[in-house]
Amino acid sequence: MSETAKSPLERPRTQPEGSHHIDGAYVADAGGRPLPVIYPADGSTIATLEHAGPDLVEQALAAASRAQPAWAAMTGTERGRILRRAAEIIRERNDELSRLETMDTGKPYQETVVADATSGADALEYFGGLAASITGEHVQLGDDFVYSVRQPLGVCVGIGAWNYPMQIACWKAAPALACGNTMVFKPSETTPLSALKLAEILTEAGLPDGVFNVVQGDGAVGSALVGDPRVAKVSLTGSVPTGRKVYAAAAEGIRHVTMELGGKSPMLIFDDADLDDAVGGAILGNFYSSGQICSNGTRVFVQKGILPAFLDRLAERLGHAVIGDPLDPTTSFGPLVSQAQLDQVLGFVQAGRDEGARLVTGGERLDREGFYMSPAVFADVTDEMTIAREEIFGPVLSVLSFETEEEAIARANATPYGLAAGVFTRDLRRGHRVIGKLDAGSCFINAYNLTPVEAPFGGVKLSGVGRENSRAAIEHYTQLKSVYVGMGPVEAPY
Ligand SMILES: NC(=O)c1ccc[n+]([C@@H]2O[C@H](COP(=O)([O-])OP(=O)(O)OC[C@H]3O[C@@H](n4cnc5c(N)ncnc54)[C@H](O)[C@@H]3O)[C@@H](O)[C@H]2O)c1
Ligand SMILES: C[N+](C)(C)CCCC=O
Repeated sequence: MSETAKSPLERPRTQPEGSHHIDGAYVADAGGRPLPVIYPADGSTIATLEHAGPDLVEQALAAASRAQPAWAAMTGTERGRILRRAAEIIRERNDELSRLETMDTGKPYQETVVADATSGADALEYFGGLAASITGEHVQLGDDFVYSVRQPLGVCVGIGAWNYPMQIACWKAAPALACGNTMVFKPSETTPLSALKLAEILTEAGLPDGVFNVVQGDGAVGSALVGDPRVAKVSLTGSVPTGRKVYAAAAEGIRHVTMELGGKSPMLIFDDADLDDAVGGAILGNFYSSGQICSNGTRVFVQKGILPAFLDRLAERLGHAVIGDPLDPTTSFGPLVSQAQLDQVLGFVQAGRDEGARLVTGGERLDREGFYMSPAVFADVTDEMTIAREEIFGPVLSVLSFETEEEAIARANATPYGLAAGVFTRDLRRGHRVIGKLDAGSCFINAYNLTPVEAPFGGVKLSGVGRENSRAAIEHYTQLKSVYVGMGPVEAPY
């Protein structure tokens, strides 16, 4: 692994005009508990916001409730035009937004410039394009007929995780707004900055006040939003423990939910796989964003015949990772998001060692400021080890070996999670056969972690409920009203 030397990009302004964005404007909450924002590359405080108090939560929910009927009454074409304009503005400002995302998350600019704001823009463009064609259907029943109307749900709450703040905000806001809902979005308290930019940009694009609001704060603020009777739907991206709480709270009010939760996804590499493709997939599925990706294929099952070559090539290619200042465009591996996350991941590395896995490379705390560790690869991992069972959410790849297809499928499915799965093989018949038997929502054959807006994204089992992206998301932000129209006399028995 090498360190970078190039001078970093200019730092963007990180202190927002106000902590929250409600009814089309930045708002401060002078009495709110301070919420410092830390730059993971050096531990410095780059902004200080406040957690929303009850008055602010009320202000945001009232704004979203007030704005919803008029927003839903606009045509889909009108709503879509605003979302598409917002997508254009995001693309125009991608460089600045990417630098901000890098400072908020610590992810290398090399990644954020292609995968964060641009992915958000894709969602706004895609759902903006769909907005005009969200329709019900007509069924003729003799002279009578039934028609259905696809209606918005009302006020939606979006709650985000810290790894893809802008992407998560857009993946929730775009379909919700396209369908005529309004939203109160609460970003993760760890990475609160870019959702505010999204609100600012949507307002600039012509979004009516109150349609998209951002309030900051921790789980207590999220909980206040989820429990409010005005809320029709909650979409959470977060961990399974949080998902359990939010799902239960939403159930009190029989609210709609989308749950995008954690995973421990398998990647199956067969002897006949293209070695470099498989190694590339394992790198993308374990070390991109310093391993902090929900869908990562962290259990890498490698067939015995290719195992030695796979480990050698993986270690060799990891040696080319450029660890350094994430604002340096040549950096390809940045810090973890926080000291707490770093401590947690290093704890898993220790557990791997203690339980007898072989550390092939990495796994060390780096001697520099910021929350850095080297990407870790464990070999000789067995199914019962902690590192093979629990979501680590950091740069730790576990290699498990296997002999037969049946064995690999059974072991891959032996997990309560089911977010993603990948297969690497040159035999496409095997690729489809195996992927068909894996219990996962988002699957890949000879690729990994590619999640275009056109593809449904989401998990099965503990990894979640519902889907984001694609046409499927429309179903999760609308409800059907059916209307039976009688065209003849009404016949009653008495
Ligand atoms: N499936 C996906 O699409 C996806 C994407 C990204 C991250 N994730 C998952 O997210 C996790 C990492 O993110 P995290 O550490 O921010 O997760 P987290 O569960 O700690 O927090 C997620 C969000 O929930 C909020 N929250 C916490 N308690 C709450 C409560 N009681 N009521 C309402 N809101 C509450 C937090 O403030 C935060 O905004 C990982 O498990 C990862 O797999 C899933
Ligand atoms: C688009 N990615 C990189 C697969 C991220 C999806 C969201 C999960 O963390």
